[in-house]
Amino acid sequence: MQIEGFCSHTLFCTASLVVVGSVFWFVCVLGPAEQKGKRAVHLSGGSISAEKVQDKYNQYWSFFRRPKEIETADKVPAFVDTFYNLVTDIYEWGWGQSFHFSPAIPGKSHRDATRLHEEMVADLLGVTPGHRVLDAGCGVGGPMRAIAAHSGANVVGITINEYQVNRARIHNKKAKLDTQCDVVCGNFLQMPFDENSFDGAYSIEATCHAPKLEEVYGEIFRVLKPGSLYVSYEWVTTELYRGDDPEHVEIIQGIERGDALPGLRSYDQIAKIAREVGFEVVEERDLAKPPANPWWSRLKMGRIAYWRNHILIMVLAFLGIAPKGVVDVHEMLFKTADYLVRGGDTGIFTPMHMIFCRKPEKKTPASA
Ligand SMILES: C=C(CC[C@@H](C)[C@H]1CC[C@H]2C3=CC[C@H]4[C@H](C)[C@@H](O)CC[C@]4(C)[C@H]3CC[C@]12C)C(C)C
Ligand SMILES: C[S@@+](CC[C@H](N)C(=O)[O-])C[C@H]1O[C@@H](n2cnc3c(N)ncnc32)[C@H](O)[C@@H]1O
Repeated sequence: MQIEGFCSHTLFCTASLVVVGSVFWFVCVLGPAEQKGKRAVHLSGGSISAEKVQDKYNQYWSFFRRPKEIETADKVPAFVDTFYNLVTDIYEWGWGQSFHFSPAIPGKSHRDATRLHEEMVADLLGVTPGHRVLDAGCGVGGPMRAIAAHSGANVVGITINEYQVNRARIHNKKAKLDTQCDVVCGNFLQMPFDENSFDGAYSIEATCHAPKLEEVYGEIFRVLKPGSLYVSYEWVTTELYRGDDPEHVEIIQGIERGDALPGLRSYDQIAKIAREVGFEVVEERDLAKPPANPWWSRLKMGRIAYWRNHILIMVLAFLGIAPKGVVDVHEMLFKTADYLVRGGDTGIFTPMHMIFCRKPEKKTPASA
C-alpha cells in the first residue's frame, strides 16, 4: 500500500515536471524564431486594448469587403495604423526588428542579409556624420539603426503608428543610438518637417501603403535639400503579371489584403511618378532579379515554425495571456505568407523594386 502510494506520487511528480518542462520549452525556447526582444507571452494588439483586438481585426477586414468608392483614399492612413497595431508584435516576434525582405545570401544569416540590404541604402545616399536623413515609414526602426550605425548620419523616422514609435525609441535606447536616431509619429503624406531640411531620404517597403504614390513622393521631394538623393524599395507587380489570369489576380489580391495595401502598383508606374513630382531618376532596378537569390525562401522554409507559432498563440489566447483576436491576426499572416511565396515563385510580384532619385539643384538665374 505504501509502495503503491510512493509510486503514484513519483509518477505524478515526473508527469508534472514533463508538462511544465514542455510548456517552458514550447513557449520560451521554441517561441522566439529569432533573437529580437519580443516573446510570445508579450504579444499584444499594439495600442489597441486587449478586449478590442477582435473588433479592430473585423474592422480591418471590412475595408476590403466594401466597394472601393466607399473606402476613400483619406481613410487609408487610419486603416494602415490599425493594421500595424495588430501585426507589429507578431512581426517582431517572428521576423525581427526590420519589417522588410532582402535577397537571400548563401552562407549568411537572415539578419546579416537584412543588414546588408539596409546598408546599401546608406551607401547609395552617400551620407556621413552630421547629415540628416529621413526614413519615411520607419516601422520599429531596424533599418534606421543599421543605417545610422553604418554611416554615422542622424536619422529621423516617421511612422503613422504610435505603438511603433514607442517600440523604436526603446530599441534605439538599447542600441545606444538614441542620440543619432529620432522617431516621429505622423503621416508621410503630410510630413511635419520643413522644406529643404534633409540631406537624404529613403523608404523601405513602406510607400506601398500610400493610396497615391505622387503624394508621398511629393512630400519627400519637398523636405529634401536640392541636390540630395532618395532611395526607395517598392512593392510592385512585375512585367510577368497578367490582369486577365485569375491565378495572378488571386495572388495579388491575397497580398493586398494581408498587408494593408490600398492597391499594388505596376513596376512601370514608379519612375514615371518620381519624375512627375520633380525627381531626376538616377537608377531603377528590381533587386530580386537573378543573380539575387529568392527573397521568399525564408518565408517558405518557415512554414513548420508558423504552425508551431499558431498552436502557441491559440494556447496563450485560451489561457487569457494573449488577446483573443491575435489568433485571427496570426491566421491572416499565415495565409499572407503563402500568397507572398506564390508571388515570388511565379515572378509576378517583387518587394524590392529599387528607385534611386535626385532632387535637382536649384536653377540659378544664370543657369536657367
Ligand atoms: C513590407 C511589409 C511587411 C513585409 C514582411 C516583414 C511581412 C510580410 C508577411 C509577414 C509574416 C508572415 C507570416 C508570419 C508567421 C505566420 C508568424 O508565425 C511569424 C511572423 C510571420 C513570418 C510574418 C513576419 C513579417 C512578414 C514576413 C508589408 C506589410 C507592406
Ligand atoms: C512594412 S513597414 C516597413 C518599416 C521599415 N521601413 C522597415 O523596413 O522595417 C511599413 C511602415 O510604413 C509606415 N506607414 C504606412 N503608411 C504610412 C503613412 N501614411 N504615414 C507614415 N507612415 C506610414 C507603417 O507605419 C510602417 O512603419
